[in-house]
Amino acid sequence: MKIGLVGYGKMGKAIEQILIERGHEVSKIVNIDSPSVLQEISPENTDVVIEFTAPESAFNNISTCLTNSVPVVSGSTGWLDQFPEVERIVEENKVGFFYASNYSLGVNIFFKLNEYLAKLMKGHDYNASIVEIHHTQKLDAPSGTAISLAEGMMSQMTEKTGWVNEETSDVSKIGIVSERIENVPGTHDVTYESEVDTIKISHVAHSRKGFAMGAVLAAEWLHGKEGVFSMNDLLEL
Ligand SMILES: NC(=O)C1=CN([C@@H]2O[C@H](COP(=O)(O)OP(=O)(O)OC[C@H]3O[C@@H](n4cnc5c(N)ncnc54)[C@H](OP(=O)(O)O)[C@@H]3O)[C@@H](O)[C@H]2O)C=CC1
Ligand SMILES: O=C(O)C1=N[C@H](C(=O)O)C[C@H](O)C1
Repeated sequence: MKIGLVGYGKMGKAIEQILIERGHEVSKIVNIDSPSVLQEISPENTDVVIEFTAPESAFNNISTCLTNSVPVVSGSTGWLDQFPEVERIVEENKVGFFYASNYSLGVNIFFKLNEYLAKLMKGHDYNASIVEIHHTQKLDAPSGTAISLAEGMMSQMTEKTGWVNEETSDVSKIGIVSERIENVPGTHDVTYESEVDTIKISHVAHSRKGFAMGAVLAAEWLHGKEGVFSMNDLLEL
């Protein structure tokens, strides 16, 4: 397939390596210093765009490609307040859009484990919290994955009415603590704490390879489809 890369940082480069290994052609590369290339991307030269940039640029990148009828796989975090507008653009242009806060298979298994554990914990007297640890260049907090974990917990535990990006003793809220440490690709812990014990589940990414592979699989899967899709559509978990 002919795949365009929008964002050529840590993820863009990891994705390029997987694309080459899997025999794809990188049709266009758009980075912050070459924004005009974005307008050159069209269905004639590109089958699918993979977009990993930054919270403030993701929506413009995604909407530009979709409006030009080019399907998009996006992994950028920190922009999801604009997701409904993307859904509208997808509908209007009859094009494909794939989004995941985390593309790794392991994290998507972890999401299911998290929901199952939350279902068991419903109604019991435990304080629920999340710790996410990432590299110091990360622009957004909390991580998109931590927000997805909190949403998964809230979907099972009606007593949890929201999350806050700090430690909290308010048992109706999930406290998400964000730590930034040099070179950490992504660690997420979900903890339930009572006076008598602690239950904890963790996912530790060893590199960016799992995220990159998932994004490439999503691009291969999205080709030729119309609508808004997520990892639940791609993976049979
Ligand atoms: N869903 C998932 O599985 C994962 C998601 N992510 C998310 O992906 C995003 C990118 O992560 P990462 O690659 O580590 O970040 P990097 O900062 O390493 O890379 C982002 C790249 O995008 C470039 N960029 C910024 N604005 C624009 C723009 N308007 N047009 C084109 N390029 C632009 C940056 O340029 P410059 O450096 O010059 O600013 C940089 O090269 C983040 O939001 C992160 O949270 C990351 C890993 C996995
Ligand atoms: O910025 C990162 O690096 C990552 N971002 C995603 C997130 O915000 O959850 C996914 C992964 O944790 C790495």
